[in-house]
Amino acid sequence: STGSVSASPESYDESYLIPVSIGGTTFHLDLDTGSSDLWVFSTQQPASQRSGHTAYKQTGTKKSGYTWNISYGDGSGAKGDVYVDKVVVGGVTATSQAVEAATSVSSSFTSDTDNDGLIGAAFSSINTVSPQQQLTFFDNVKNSLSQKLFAARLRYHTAGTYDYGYIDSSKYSGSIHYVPVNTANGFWEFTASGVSGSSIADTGTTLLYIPDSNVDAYYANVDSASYDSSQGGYTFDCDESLPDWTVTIGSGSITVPGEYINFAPVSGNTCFGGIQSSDGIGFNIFGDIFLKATYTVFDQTQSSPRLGFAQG
Ligand SMILES: O=C([C@@H]1CCCNC1)N1CCCCC1
Repeated sequence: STGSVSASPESYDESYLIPVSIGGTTFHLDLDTGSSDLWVFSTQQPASQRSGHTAYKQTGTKKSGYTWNISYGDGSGAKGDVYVDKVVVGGVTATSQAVEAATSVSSSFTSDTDNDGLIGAAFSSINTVSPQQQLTFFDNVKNSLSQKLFAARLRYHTAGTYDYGYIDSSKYSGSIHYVPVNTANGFWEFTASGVSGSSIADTGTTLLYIPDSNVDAYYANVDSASYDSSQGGYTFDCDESLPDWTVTIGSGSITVPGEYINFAPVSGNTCFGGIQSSDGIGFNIFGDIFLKATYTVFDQTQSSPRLGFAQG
């Protein structure tokens, strides 16, 4: 089988949401290649905590005694219990998917009423369900796909797609360049030339986080830029045009247009940069600011997983 689903950006491309059918109800979820739990708001939460969200009514079969509890690097989190239900994404069906129903979520999830939960697409080795880890949606369907891969085409300030089981050559230019993936930490982890340390491809992270030295070198070419500790990153005058940022990954190079690196206004005519420091995170994170310049293939067609990058 193959399928394709729209990925619609929230304001300022903060995140990209896809429609997912669970037990016949449509939820709008953040497809997150940086985590591995499929969780949704549920009627088990206090009504005040789920106001404005589509909530799961536990239509599936309960996995008695199973729980989950996830904490994200941005300090947000959620927890709950587990059901098995039918999940459909872009016409691709998992007949028995572990659906993690929330009993509690942190305030940043409650306040984002566009988002009804996450569908993780990192490796199942970091799924948080206890006492038995559960498989991601991709792991459940990959054997039924024409090709064991999915591909992200996120776009700047407009809807993109996730393709399942096939590569859409109309969505990129040039060729796709592949690099090996280290799965030891459960992420789509790779090495980018000229960017020290390990990097992960994370559709669930908004910005592009790279080492201080690379960040300082980039903003040295932005006259109005400075590090603003009160904002927690580099800011600049919203009217200043920004340089492109180019990186070599394997045998290919990807250019992020400067326009994409103006993330959002933070106060008056001051804007927050889309490139920020990864120091202290433990990885570089190639999030949406980078991914929206690419067609990225999350590929398990071979004995070892690999990532493919092409210019979008
Ligand atoms: O929790 C996260 C992100 C948060 C945003 C959504 N994606 C997962 N991390 C990033 C990757 C390294 C570990 C921490």
